[in-house]
Amino acid sequence: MGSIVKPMFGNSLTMIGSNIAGLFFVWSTLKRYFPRQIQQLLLNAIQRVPILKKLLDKIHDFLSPYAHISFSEIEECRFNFAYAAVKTYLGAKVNSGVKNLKGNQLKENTSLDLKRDDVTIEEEYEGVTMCWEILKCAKGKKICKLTFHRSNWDVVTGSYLSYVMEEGRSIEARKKKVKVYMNNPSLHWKHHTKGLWTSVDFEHPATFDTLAMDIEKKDEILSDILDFRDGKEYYDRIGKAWKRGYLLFGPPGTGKSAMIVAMANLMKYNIFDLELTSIENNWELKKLLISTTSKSIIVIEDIDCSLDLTGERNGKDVKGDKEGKKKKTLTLSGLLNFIDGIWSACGQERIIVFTMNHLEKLNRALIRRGRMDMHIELSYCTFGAFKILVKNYLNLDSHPLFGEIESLLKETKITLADVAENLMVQDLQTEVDGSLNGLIRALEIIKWSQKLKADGQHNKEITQI
Ligand SMILES: Nc1ncnc2c1ncn2[C@@H]1O[C@H](COP(=O)(O)OP(=O)(O)OP(=O)(O)O)[C@@H](O)[C@H]1O
Ligand SMILES: [Mg+2]
Repeated sequence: MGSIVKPMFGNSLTMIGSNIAGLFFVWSTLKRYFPRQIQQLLLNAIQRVPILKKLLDKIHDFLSPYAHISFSEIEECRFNFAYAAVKTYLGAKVNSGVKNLKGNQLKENTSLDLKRDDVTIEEEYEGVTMCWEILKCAKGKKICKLTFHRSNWDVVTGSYLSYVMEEGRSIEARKKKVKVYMNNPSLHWKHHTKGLWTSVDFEHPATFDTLAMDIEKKDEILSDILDFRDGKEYYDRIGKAWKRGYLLFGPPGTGKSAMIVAMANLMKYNIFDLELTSIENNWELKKLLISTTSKSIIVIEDIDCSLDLTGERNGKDVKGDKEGKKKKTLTLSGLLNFIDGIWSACGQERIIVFTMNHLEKLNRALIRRGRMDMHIELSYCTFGAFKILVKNYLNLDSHPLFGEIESLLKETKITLADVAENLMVQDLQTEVDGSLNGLIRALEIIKWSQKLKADGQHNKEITQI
């Protein structure tokens, strides 16, 4: 976490003590006979001689009743997350007594973000004074340094630091901008894990509130995902990796992608949108998945269209080296091995979501329980789902045309995307009735075309007999 400078103690304490007493004697004699300017010159000269400076620092350290803990931005060539949490915590200490602040608005139409901009910050914690300094070292490396009285060692290491870290992390989580990552073709990969993914800020407003589906089903999914989010202790206790798989299936336009967006916005998890068609082999797949971070949702959309995943697990696999490296082969087996093996052993707090249109097309191995923990069917629009859509789009709780729409919805298969299309209006004052009537017409057309189709099918069957 941070590096701790502890006070120096040892057997040679008496010896050091007498040396220091000697030095003090010399220093007080010099002070008595030399004017202040000369004293300063002397001190500067000492500072310039490394060995004397070191000695002076050591004496200072020995005599000082204070201890320091430093949180460096970079530790062992890697970014130090403890530094980030401390920095966020200190930045958020904004109140009317603060004199130096900085304001950020990194995106248009977002609120102004005020942060404390002091290089020294002092605060009281359980009656103990904590002094923070934000320093910039050579090569621009930044450090947050805490100074406190040594007698408060237990308070600092016992609870204060955990409090700072937790506060910092929870502020970071609240302010976190969700990102969506897309995999690049291996052609663009640079060395190590660079260039595997391209990211953009994720700014989709869909949430579980705007998601239109039957309320009981929505609550079931919501509570499952919230249990997962808060389930660290549970997963630790049962010895299972803290991961969850959701399989979303249903016709196009029924809200599979909308649900992924709602999940990401709820959890504030980044999305890794894995495009299987641009992956050449199992080795590339493994590399991509390993480089995903925790607190993320890995999405494989339309899995039934992206790959031939219908074959037997080992049937269509390749002969080649163990990892399928350099072979043009991305297989069902590769995906399953990853989900069962490395996936469960590396990283935590990850969700994997598969979406597909036809559940029956998929190999059972891929969707057996344990791999995909929850199967969620998203189907055509019901009246319950319609009521959520109409509230979102037209701000309506009831309307005389609802009865007619309810009975038409029972007889037709219309996607939520199609219903939503009909409910999009410019002016809520004048266009509501028109849009509901438009929906009724659309439902009637679908109803008749479905009836004609069914009749045609029926006649065909009779002819065949
Ligand atoms: N359940 C829903 N709640 C709210 N809006 C929805 C819902 N389903 C669909 N929509 C609307 O329809 C649009 C298309 O839906 P979405 O992309 O989620 O469908 P999909 O099931 O992922 O389709 P596909 O199988 O083609 O990928 C959404 O942008 C949204 O406007
Ligand atoms: Mg989709």
